[in-house]
Formats: sequence, C-alpha cells, structure tokens
Amino acid sequence: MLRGPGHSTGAIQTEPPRPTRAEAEEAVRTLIRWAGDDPSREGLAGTPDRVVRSYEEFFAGYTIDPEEILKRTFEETDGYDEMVVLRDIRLESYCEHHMVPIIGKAHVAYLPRHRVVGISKLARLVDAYAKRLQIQEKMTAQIANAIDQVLQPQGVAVVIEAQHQCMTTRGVHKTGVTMVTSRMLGAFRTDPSTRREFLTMIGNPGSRAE
Ligand SMILES: Nc1nc2c(ncn2[C@@H]2O[C@H](COP(=O)(O)OP(=O)(O)OP(=O)(O)O)[C@@H](O)[C@H]2O)c(=O)[nH]1
Ligand SMILES: [Zn+2]
Repeated sequence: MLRGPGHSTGAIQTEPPRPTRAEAEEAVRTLIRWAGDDPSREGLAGTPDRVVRSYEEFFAGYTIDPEEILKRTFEETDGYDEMVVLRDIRLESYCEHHMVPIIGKAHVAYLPRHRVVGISKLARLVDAYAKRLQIQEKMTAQIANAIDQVLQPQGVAVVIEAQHQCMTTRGVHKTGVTMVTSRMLGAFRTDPSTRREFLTMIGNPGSRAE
C-alpha cells in the first residue's frame, strides 16, 4: 500500500458520504443563478448534467489506484540498468485553490533495479494524480513517491512544467508564466551526473529562454 497523504491507510473512513449526482447538478444550478443567469433557459437546461459529466473526467484520478497501475512489471531486460525517461507527457490538472485548469507537461524518469514497467503506465500514473484537485508541488512529489515505493528503483526523477489558469485568466493575469517543479529521489538526488543527464534529456526546463 502506498504511504503518505492522499492514500488510504486502511483506517475507518470518517468522510461524509459522496453527494448524489442530483445534488451535484443542483449545485451547478445554484452557481449559474449566482452568476446571474437562468438555469432553466434552453441553452443552460442541459448544463448541470454536462458539468457533472465533465467533472467525472476532470477528477477521474480519485477512482484510480496508482499502485495497481505500476504493479505489472517486466524482468526480462537483459540487465538493462540505464535511465528510462518519458518526457513531454501532456498534463491536465486542476488547481485546488480556484478549481481551474493547470496545463503543462510532465517528465518522468527512473533508474531500474531488476525490473521495468510498461511506459504507458508512467503516463497513466501522471493522470492518476493530475486528475484531482492539486497543487503542483504535491502532484510532483506524489508521482515520484509512487514510483519509488512500488518499483523500488535506484532513483526517480519527476519534473513538471505547467501554466496555471488561475494566474492567466483571473487574479494577477500573467500569461506565459511557467511553474517548474521537480522531485529527485535516490541516484537522481545524490549523483549530480545522473541528475544532469536527466535534465539534459528533457531540455533543461527552467533554464530555457523561450
Ligand atoms: N505553491 C503553489 N501555489 C499555487 C498553485 N496553484 C495556485 N497557486 C497559488 O495559490 C495562491 C492562493 O492564494 P490566495 O491569496 O489564497 O488566493 P487568491 O486571493 O485567489 O490569490 P490570487 O491568485 O493572488 O488572486 C495563489 O497565489 C495562487 O497563485 C500551485 O500549484 N502551487
Ligand atoms: Zn489557482
């Protein structure tokens, strides 16, 4: 079982029951009224249903078990123990402060120890944590920690570069600002040359003059 915040500990759950779909749709109607429009007019009549269906997509990560994604591994690698890097994984997440999109890309790498995982699973893992209400730092750490705990590789590195719509479409209204976060574990943390090799492979985010 994965340890840390956001993962069930097996303790008795004290969370209130999940609201019904009808309650969620009613909440959307309330917000439409609050915004100053009429939820019963033709163009908005189907909107609560659409919003709730959209939320099912946006927040699908809550129903995904990251450990399940990573548990199928392959050991026939003929001793491959070099870095595996998946770069430019499209990332769609949602700011937990404003509930608006965080859009960017994730780069994930690990140094295998005996076994490797199917590469699509690394992208699925990114989605499992991205499709929740998030802050970028926590999401970055969660992805790295899950790989570390389940695969127990020699090292893990995760870098996320993303734009937060709460900074571009509201509030401070700054476009073109990219937040870069990273979490390095094992050899990526302790060995500067391993870290450098990874950062070079992903194009040294944070130091680019784009
Ligand atoms: N560290 C961090 N901050 C984030 C992230 N996403 C959004 N934020 C920030 O969270 C902060 C919330 O600040 P508050 O002062 O509580 O909210 P606010 O009044 O809406 O702030 P403004 O965005 O400055 O208008 C803002 O500064 C956001 O830019 C994230 O992933 N990581
Ligand atoms: Zn925000």
